[in-house]
Amino acid sequence: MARIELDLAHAYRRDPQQDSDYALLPLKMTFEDGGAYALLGPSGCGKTTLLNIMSGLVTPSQGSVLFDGKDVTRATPQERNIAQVFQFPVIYDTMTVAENLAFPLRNRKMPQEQIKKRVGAIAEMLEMSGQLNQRASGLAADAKQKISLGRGLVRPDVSAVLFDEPLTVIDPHLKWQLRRKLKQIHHELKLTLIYVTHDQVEALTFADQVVVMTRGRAVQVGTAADLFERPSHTFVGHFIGSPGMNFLSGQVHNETFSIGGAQMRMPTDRGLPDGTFKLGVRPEYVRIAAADAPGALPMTVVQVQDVGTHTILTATREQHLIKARLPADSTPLVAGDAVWLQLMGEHTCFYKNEEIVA
Ligand SMILES: Nc1ncnc2c1ncn2[C@@H]1O[C@H](COP(=O)(O)OP(=O)(O)OP(=O)(O)O)[C@@H](O)[C@H]1O
Repeated sequence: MARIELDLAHAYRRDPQQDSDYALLPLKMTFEDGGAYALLGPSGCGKTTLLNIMSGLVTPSQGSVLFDGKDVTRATPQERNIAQVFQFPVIYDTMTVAENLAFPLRNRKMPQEQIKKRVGAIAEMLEMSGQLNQRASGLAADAKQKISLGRGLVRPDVSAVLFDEPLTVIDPHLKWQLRRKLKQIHHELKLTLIYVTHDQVEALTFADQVVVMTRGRAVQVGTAADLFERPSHTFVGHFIGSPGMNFLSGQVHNETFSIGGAQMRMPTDRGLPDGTFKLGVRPEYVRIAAADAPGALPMTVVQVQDVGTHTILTATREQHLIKARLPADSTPLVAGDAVWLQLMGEHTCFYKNEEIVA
């Protein structure tokens, strides 16, 4: 296993002039030995580029990659001793499940007895013990992808195992099981695992640390709780959560936040200077308040959606829109009603130029 340090940028085009010419803007990041990480972000944000730079499939146009302090920027994937699992199964159809799993170990000349033991252990973890002697060609797509996962995990001596959206071909129910399995395997095998996905549930359930990316930038690295409670960038607030964080632009003056002619008393501990800021509050922390409550905003209800486990209330004030996640059947309100929503509290964050400031 290795500690991976990145200090780099990457542009696929020569002579990049502006930020949009870069697939990865300058970033500095460390993946600790034995950690479980996810790279999370929308399509095109640079996740696969970052993964391929770690594996050695892509050489960064600037900067370096260190494994345990050693510069491997120009080393091949084989030299880096990396295992990679792709979106679609990469297996040998003519071999059995056991032969497929054993292949990376045979290549490394592991003694036969140890191969048998390791293949048995991995098959058991992936619940494939009963299929070891079956030919891979006859298996369904998700079983084949499980073999791919197994081939990625089977070698105990790899620097890291990199997964690029590995559950794409797996059906939703099995996906949930496999995610939990991977987490369990991580605890048992103590491998450094780095997992690319655009699915927040997948990232947050699998990883101890999630790297959130947008437009070639890693905007926050944190635990699920960090990303939920204190998004360091408005993108993280929008992207994580369902629905995402509410944001309202307004004026701070004397610890009062003004928006569209209404004023809310701010929490006293924030110490923000006067100026324009964005308030950010998760729908989970918005509550219905009494009229004229100090940290509440008068709004008009647009929609009340009962989604079974909870109710989503949407309200507006001028062009501003707020969503509140309330207990199921907790409100008799309907569209057009006036409502005061409590937006200020200990969980409310403030942003300047999209970055958190308080
Ligand atoms: N081989 C390449 N040549 C030129 N541009 C590329 C190449 N690979 C990726 N890009 C561009 O680099 C940017 C980042 O792509 P990348 O595949 O890393 O993003 P991603 O977050 O993994 O997206 P997806 O989830 O769609 O795979 C995109 O603008 C993409 O078009």
